[in-house]
Amino acid sequence: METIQLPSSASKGIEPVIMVIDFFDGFHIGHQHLLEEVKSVTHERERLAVLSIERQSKYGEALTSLKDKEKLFIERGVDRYYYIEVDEKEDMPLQDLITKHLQLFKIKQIYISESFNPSEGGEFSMEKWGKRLHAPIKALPTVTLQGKEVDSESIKPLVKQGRMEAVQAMLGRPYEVSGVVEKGEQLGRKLGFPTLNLGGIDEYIQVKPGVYLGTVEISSGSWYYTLISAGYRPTVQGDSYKVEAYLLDFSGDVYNQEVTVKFLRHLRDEVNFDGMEDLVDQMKQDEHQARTLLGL
Ligand SMILES: Cc1cc2nc3c(=O)[nH]c(=O)nc-3n(C[C@H](O)[C@H](O)[C@H](O)COP(=O)(O)O)c2cc1C
Ligand SMILES: Nc1ncnc2c1ncn2[C@@H]1O[C@H](COP(=O)(O)OP(=O)(O)O)[C@@H](O)[C@H]1O
Repeated sequence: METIQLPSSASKGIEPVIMVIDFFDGFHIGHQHLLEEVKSVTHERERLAVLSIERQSKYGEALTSLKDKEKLFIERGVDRYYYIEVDEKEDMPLQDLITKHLQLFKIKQIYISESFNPSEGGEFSMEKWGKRLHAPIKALPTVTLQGKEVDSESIKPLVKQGRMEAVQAMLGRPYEVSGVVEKGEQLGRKLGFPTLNLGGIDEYIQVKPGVYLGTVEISSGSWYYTLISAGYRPTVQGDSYKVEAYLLDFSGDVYNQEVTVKFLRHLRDEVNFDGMEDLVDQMKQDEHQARTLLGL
């Protein structure tokens, strides 16, 4: 799969494509269903492309990073991942912006979700837009869970509330963040709980501060159960939001490695303990609870 930021000269003169347009934030079960439906009617000789609108103003609000989307699109057999970055300084309406970028393409068919409105709430005629783009547009029905439409904006508050089971139901997979392991104050090992610190995760929405049960992929295909601490670490006068992971039954140096942390379940809220002894006692209880839940 090729990833191409628009505008790009690579977009000129390519063969006819089937194009799916969306924000694709979270790549939830609605997005997955949309791509599956489109794939099922796409011939082998046709190129399947997605055009994803990346809202730069939403930094710290993303469910999935650009890299995550790349991985997920590859898994779904997408041939090209085009994206447009839109920030708060952009004053061109979204519909015009997309039209401007797509005018260079030979598009056979465009697919969107019924809930996708490029006029951002304003009046939107699919037929008129299709004429401007010289391509037919088809809107496919949205996916529902408990009768409610699944969309990124309803997943985000659940992440902020630590409701990881509900998040997982809507994403069709656990919520995950990927980053690079950074050096911290090296206190964890002294407490008997070394924790890898995830760096480069500012783009993601912050999960509710607390302790979670999860998994970590250390290297391709090698997974560990983990206790995740997400939050401000008030007991040690932490100054910023961090995501750290204490891996069960693991030892080794993973500094500077890229790792993916998956959140399975919220175990408890973050506590401001009076001292390190109370913190360590609680971490031991957290580990015991995790092992009991996992049958380890
Ligand atoms: C299972 C677990 C639970 C934790 N719970 C809390 C907590 O409730 N409050 C808190 O301030 N820090 C908590 N922490 C974060 C620790 O304070 C932090 O891991 C420790 O200070 C080591 O930091 P370092 O890895 O940067 O050296 C927790 C960490 C783990 C692994
Ligand atoms: N079970 C484990 N879980 C997490 N990290 C571990 C584990 N065993 C060894 N490590 C290593 O130790 C580091 C964390 O130790 P820690 O004392 O908390 O230092 P830091 O403050 O730099 O994160 C990790 O980055 C990793 O390289």
